[in-house]
Amino acid sequence: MDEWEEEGTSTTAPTSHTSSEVTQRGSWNSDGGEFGRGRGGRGRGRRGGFKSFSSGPDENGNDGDSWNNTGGERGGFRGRGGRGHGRGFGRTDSSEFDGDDDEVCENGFRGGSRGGRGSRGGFRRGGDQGARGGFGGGYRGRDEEFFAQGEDKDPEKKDENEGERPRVTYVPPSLPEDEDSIFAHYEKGINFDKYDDIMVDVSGTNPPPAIMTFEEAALCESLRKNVSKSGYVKPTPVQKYGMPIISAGRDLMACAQTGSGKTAAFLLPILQQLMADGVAASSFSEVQEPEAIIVAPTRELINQIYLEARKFAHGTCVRPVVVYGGVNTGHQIRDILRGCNVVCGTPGRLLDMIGRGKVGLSKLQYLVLDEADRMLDMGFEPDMRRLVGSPGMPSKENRQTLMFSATYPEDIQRLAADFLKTDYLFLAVGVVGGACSDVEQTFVQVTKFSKREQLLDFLNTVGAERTMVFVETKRQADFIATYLCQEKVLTTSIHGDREQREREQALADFRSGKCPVLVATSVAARGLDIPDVQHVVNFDLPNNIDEYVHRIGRTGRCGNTGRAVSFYDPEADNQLARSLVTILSKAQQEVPSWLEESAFSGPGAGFNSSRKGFASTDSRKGGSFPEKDVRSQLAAQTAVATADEEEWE
Ligand SMILES: Nc1ncnc2c1ncn2[C@@H]1O[C@H](COP(=O)(O)OP(=O)(O)OP(=O)(O)O)[C@@H](O)[C@H]1O
Repeated sequence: MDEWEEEGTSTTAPTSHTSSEVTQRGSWNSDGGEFGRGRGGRGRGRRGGFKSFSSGPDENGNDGDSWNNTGGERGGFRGRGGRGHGRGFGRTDSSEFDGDDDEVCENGFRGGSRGGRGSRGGFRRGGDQGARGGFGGGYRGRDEEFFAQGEDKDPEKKDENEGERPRVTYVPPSLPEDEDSIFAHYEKGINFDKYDDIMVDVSGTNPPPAIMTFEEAALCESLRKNVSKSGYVKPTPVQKYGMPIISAGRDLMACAQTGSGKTAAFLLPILQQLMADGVAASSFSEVQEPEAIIVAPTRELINQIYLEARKFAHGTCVRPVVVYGGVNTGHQIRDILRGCNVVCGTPGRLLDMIGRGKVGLSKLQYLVLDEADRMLDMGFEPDMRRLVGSPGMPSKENRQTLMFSATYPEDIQRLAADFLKTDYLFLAVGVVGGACSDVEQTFVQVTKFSKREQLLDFLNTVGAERTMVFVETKRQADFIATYLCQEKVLTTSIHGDREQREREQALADFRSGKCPVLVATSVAARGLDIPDVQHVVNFDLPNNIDEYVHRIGRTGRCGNTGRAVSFYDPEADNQLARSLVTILSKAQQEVPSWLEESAFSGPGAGFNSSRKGFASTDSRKGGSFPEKDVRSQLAAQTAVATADEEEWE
């Protein structure tokens, strides 16, 4: 057995929320109200409650992934107390991101000694599973969260990297191989052609001309067929401009609104080049040397990117592979060793694979940072520096570095320049950091005590339409999901304290419509491309405007329209008011007068400590950078983050 081989894959059955019977909900708010659309009574599932589930092993030897939908009333939220290892405060708002959850753990200060919330107890319905603990732990970051304290007695969580850490045994189910599944896609929406009206700005020297059609991209036959099978007829602006830039060998920082096709904008030219070069994955080497590495901040997002890469590479010799935390390392190593040309990874697990000598960097041509601003903020920047400083990594002059996001605060742009060649091109499709114009944004003034009822009213109104509900903390996610289940709303949840199998199951249930409501923390804010998400609800507004832009971008994708409803609690959200007004105005949407007042009146109104500065365009155009050095700015932000934590304590 190799040093990374792990024995056994047995796991204990995790707990989750789900529901079983479907029943008609009463019609609510048919007279209008805040959300009234006269559509009450659309029917929603009835069962809810949390239950255990267990079943026989699946084909990968995992047990318990099929959800035993019995006894909806058993309820009882297991809580997740006692899990923590004192994960510390090394990141501002990244506890929901996946750089290191169970991966390398050099970030931040492990073994944080805070905690202190353990006695708050959990939300229980007195069910038979409630006894496990409620919510232990203390708040550990600006966005998030409590971290559980105390012991972790669960042997399944022994990690392969650290003696005392949980071992990860989860192996995701095998992917379907049939073309219908591989190329499944949703239809582009009525506003797809309006993408052409968005202003595009390319800055930097000698940009290559844009292409207008996929034919002009001169894709090789297999790739062209795969693009067509994916339902792509015409490139989106970020593809029209981005693809030739990448094909010309230029470094790129690209900004385009959520849901406008950034993934294909980087995948297609990379795959085209690899196919043209005739690369082929070989399983004969103990160290695999990929030509491209793609990193993204969350496991679900990197998996989605991998699926896109796999789709476009289908039937060719180019082999993409994915590595991310929460999955058995041995399983992923075996997959890598089957040969890989494109490695998609979350930073921690990727660095782990490089550290173990399974992934070598000497042939690397492309390094892609998706959600680049997130990958370079305080949370992931050290990992990114470690990645580019890894042995064998070609210098920035000798690789092509590509960055994509819908948001680029100025300070991050400045930092990004460290990773890019000096003559990189900056591509801005529309307003840098702007919200997707296909999302109708509305705001409802609430008090923190009225939010739950408002949410329930809203969900009753929209019936079975797929809705993502964003909350600020993992604890809140559990609490709201439990509440909705008790109210017979078919709900599932995703957050960083759920097991990976639970996270994937939750997404699958949401995607399939089995659970039309997904309660999520920031872990699901970026990148996820889920069909038919009609509504995003900001139950808690985020403390950062970029996060708001990404969250509401889970709807209104690919030319489809969507709606975002945000609960605005003047007591808590005032610091965001000014940024919200800016976002709304730039998206040409109505600004409620009360929001405007809130933004521009009152002591300290609109002051937004966490906003890192709107970049109206390529920061190299100058003028708007703060005077001080980026590093001291980041240090100042750290201080703000720390202060935030302390307030929460
Ligand atoms: N040219 C195209 N024609 C039709 N559909 C497309 C095209 N380009 C992308 N899509 C589809 O549009 C959807 C959104 O694309 P993608 O996820 O790449 O958006 P994004 O810009 O990366 O969004 P985000 O900022 O949220 O990460 C996907 O389902 C994708 O398959």
